[in-house]
Amino acid sequence: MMDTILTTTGHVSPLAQLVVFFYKLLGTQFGLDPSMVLAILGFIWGALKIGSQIYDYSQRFVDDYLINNQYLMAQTVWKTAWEEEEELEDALFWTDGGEVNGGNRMYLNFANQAARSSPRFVPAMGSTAFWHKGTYFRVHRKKESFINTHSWGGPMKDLEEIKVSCFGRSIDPIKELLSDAKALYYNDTRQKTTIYRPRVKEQRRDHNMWQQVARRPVRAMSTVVLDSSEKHDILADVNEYLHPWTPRWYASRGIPLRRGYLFHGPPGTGKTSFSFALAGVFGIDIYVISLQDAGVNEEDLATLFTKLPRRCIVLLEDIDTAGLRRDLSSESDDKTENSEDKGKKEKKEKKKKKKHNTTSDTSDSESESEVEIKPKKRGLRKKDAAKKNPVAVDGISLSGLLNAIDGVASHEGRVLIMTTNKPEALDEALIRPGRVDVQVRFSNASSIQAGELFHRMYEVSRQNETTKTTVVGELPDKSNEQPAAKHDAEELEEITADEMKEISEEFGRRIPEGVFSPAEIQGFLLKRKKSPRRALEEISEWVEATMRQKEANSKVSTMQ
Ligand SMILES: Nc1ncnc2c1ncn2[C@@H]1O[C@H](COP(=O)(O)OP(=O)(O)OP(=O)(O)O)[C@@H](O)[C@H]1O
Repeated sequence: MMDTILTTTGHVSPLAQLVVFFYKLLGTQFGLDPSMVLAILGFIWGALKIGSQIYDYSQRFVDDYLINNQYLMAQTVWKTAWEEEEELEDALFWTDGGEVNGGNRMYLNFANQAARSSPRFVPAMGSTAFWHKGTYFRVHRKKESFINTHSWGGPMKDLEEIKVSCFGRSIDPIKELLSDAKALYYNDTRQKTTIYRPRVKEQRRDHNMWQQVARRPVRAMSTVVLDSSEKHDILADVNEYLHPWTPRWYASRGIPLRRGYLFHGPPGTGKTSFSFALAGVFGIDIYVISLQDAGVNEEDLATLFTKLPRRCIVLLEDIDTAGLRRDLSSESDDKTENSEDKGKKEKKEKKKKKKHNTTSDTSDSESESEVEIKPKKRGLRKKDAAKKNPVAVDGISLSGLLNAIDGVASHEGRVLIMTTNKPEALDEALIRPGRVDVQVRFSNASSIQAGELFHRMYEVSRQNETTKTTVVGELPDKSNEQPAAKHDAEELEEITADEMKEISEEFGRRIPEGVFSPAEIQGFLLKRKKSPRRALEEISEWVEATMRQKEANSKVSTMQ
């Protein structure tokens, strides 16, 4: 039958003739059954196909289950001071700084710090897989960029998609995974305050107006020296405002849910520190805006306020230095303009109108001359205003700021804190109740507060030193320490808690009331941060020298 088919087709095509030739050759020359040969060839082809599939499958199995081939990106990260502390504590590198006279001082060297710190691994784009609590998960990360059709937020916007999948029909393992991830994240951030600032224009994408700039350990409220009843009043006020019942209370009375605070007082008295401590107490993040930031215009400011979370602190720093005033420059220009000037201006305008009429009779001369004059006028005013108030012209005007603060879109529920050194210079519209509900005055340190600052500076170190030596059977190894540092540590060890209290009070008594800011006192103490006795010995001389310097209005300190 096969022979018949081949002979018939062989007449039709030359290729078939060739097949017929080989077919006959196999039978006549080698004595093989050609059908058998074909069957064997077919079997080999099939076996090879199955073999390659088994190979592919086993390869995939080995890749997925036996070899860790997850795609990770390794980044050399610049760590914050606090992250670094944990990692580098045991791996510090010291140098003598090439000292000529062979001094025995050693100094830290961070030249290879980046190379020595371990890289941070993050999942790369694409697929990654991992086990969590006995379940195998696959994560697929995808990021796409689109052209932004909104007027704000930069030309492009990113959309990142993360797909999490696991075996089975229940979504419970995924829910559990997400809740575990959330818990882990919040555990990490619980003791930290996250600080945000406006993102630079070029990096703003989509709704991303704020950029996380730092995450610092919470500043304990006890570290801010302030009258304790005042401190508690503010805490109680903020607490009530942030309470979940408060929105209903405000809404039922038709009052917008906002609370504004004005912290005013001399530089270095704790306005910013207290704001951060507040954020720490309530576990909320802090959003800092400087009105002097050239990258933030009025429109941005309004948008920034709409992009705040439900509960947060907005810190508007040094509002006086932003030079915010009502835009009175144009009005006052007009008011102060004397009649002589007015006369000159009118004459000029008439001349211009005449000139214009001669060149174009058909045009509406009045309106055209207005068009011609007005921009010039604006230009002049802008120039004048810029001289008086450089920020208000190109930056943010008072009305712009007020709109942002109480615009409809401005997020309700935020705590607004404005700080200033010159409350008198502020426009009353900015600090009227409803915008500023509580004013807090921060002053230079009293004697008692100076004593508290001293105590806080040394007591923690003293306790640390004493604990080190009282650990049973463990003597602190100070062989690596600098001789000076060893001496300082010994001094702190020797002082008892009672003695520290006494020294602190004595220190306070030597500081005149309300003359020095806490920042100034802190500066003095920091230069003697391990030797409280020396600080006490030298304080009177420092007070005298610094007061002389203040009287002379000099910026150069004779004693630090
Ligand atoms: N009342 C205070 N209690 C404890 N530390 C303070 C106090 N005031 C200032 N300091 C210290 O002084 C430094 C400057 O303080 P801070 O920035 O809070 O002052 P400020 O009033 O906001 O100053 P400015 O008006 O210049 O912005 C900080 O390191 C802070 O620890």
